[in-house]
Amino acid sequence: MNIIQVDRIVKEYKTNKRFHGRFGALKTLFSKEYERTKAVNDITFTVAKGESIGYLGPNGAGKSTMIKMMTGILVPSEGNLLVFGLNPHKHRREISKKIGVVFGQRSQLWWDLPVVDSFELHKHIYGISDRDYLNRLEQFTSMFDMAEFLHKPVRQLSLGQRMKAEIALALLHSPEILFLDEPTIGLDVMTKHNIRQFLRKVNVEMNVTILLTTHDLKDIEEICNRILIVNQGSCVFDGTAAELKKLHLGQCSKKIILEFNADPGTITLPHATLFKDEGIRKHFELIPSDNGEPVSITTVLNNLSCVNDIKDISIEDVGIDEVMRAAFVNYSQKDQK
Ligand SMILES: Nc1ncnc2c1ncn2[C@@H]1O[C@H](COP(=O)(O)OP(=O)(O)OP(=O)(O)O)[C@@H](O)[C@H]1O
Repeated sequence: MNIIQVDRIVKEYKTNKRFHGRFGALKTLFSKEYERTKAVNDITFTVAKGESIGYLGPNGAGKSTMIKMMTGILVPSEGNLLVFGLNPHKHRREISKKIGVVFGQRSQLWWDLPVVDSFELHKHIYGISDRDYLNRLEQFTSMFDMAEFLHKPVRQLSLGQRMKAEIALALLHSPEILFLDEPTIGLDVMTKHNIRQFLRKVNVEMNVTILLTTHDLKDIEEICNRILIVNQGSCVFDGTAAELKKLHLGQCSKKIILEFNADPGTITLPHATLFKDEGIRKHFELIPSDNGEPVSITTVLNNLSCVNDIKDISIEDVGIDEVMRAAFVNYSQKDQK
């Protein structure tokens, strides 16, 4: 069952034209000239209950704008957008009971109050029963190790503690969809890991549909089972990480990193392409053989005898970072044509 339907959505921002130079500020203030930015351009997709979707794209691709439209904060300029069959802007009140929203760069907690006071306020606004509230508070406190900061004012929390509290708050009323805009931005490795594990549980065990934007591809690997990529406002990919990998890197699934004592200059390796050259460290991706099958590592290692002065060799799986890099290169090349 589709709980979100995004059909040919366009969002255009209209801003006052800015003038520079002498009296530029005054001219900007009184001018009636406008500039238009198409942040979202003809995007269509649906989301089914229980999915966990990574909404990706370069800076300025229109990700936050899309989240703001789906949560009813912004109104689309064109197209049809339904969340639980309702227009999210017109029915913000009904929709807000079924969704939770976390903006990595903006807080929904009361800055000067202890965390638990924001939770209490949320309980009253959303009409959560005492029993449900206490159960969920206990569950999130233990899952997120929140006991040590539950009674501290929000302004005294670390970024990681605040983000945990933000996510717990967004889930207190037991929403069916959780929207997260860059939830792991600026967090340390352990906190990121903790938050990803928590979100995975929320998706799998609590059956909460997740749609998140991120620039950290580990979030995608650990939380999401579907990827949507937007570029310059348009959707350019909708599928799984494995499909994205196949589309942009073929069957290739391994990379070889050769480390040298001194930079050997340009080197070629049979059955592999150089994708990153750091001088003394060269990164290769394996090219599939003619029948499309991946070349065996042994074949590649046998060919290394033609390369001298190797200090170290490592063989790694191609990660989502390489896949995305290849995808973005391909999409930007298509744009230039
Ligand atoms: N309130 C606004 N008024 C005018 N233009 C805006 C406004 N908000 C966003 N934009 C523009 O719309 C485009 C898309 O912005 P948006 O914030 O949705 O992108 P994003 O993909 O979330 O970017 P990032 O990854 O940097 O957060 C950008 O060109 C941005 O400058």
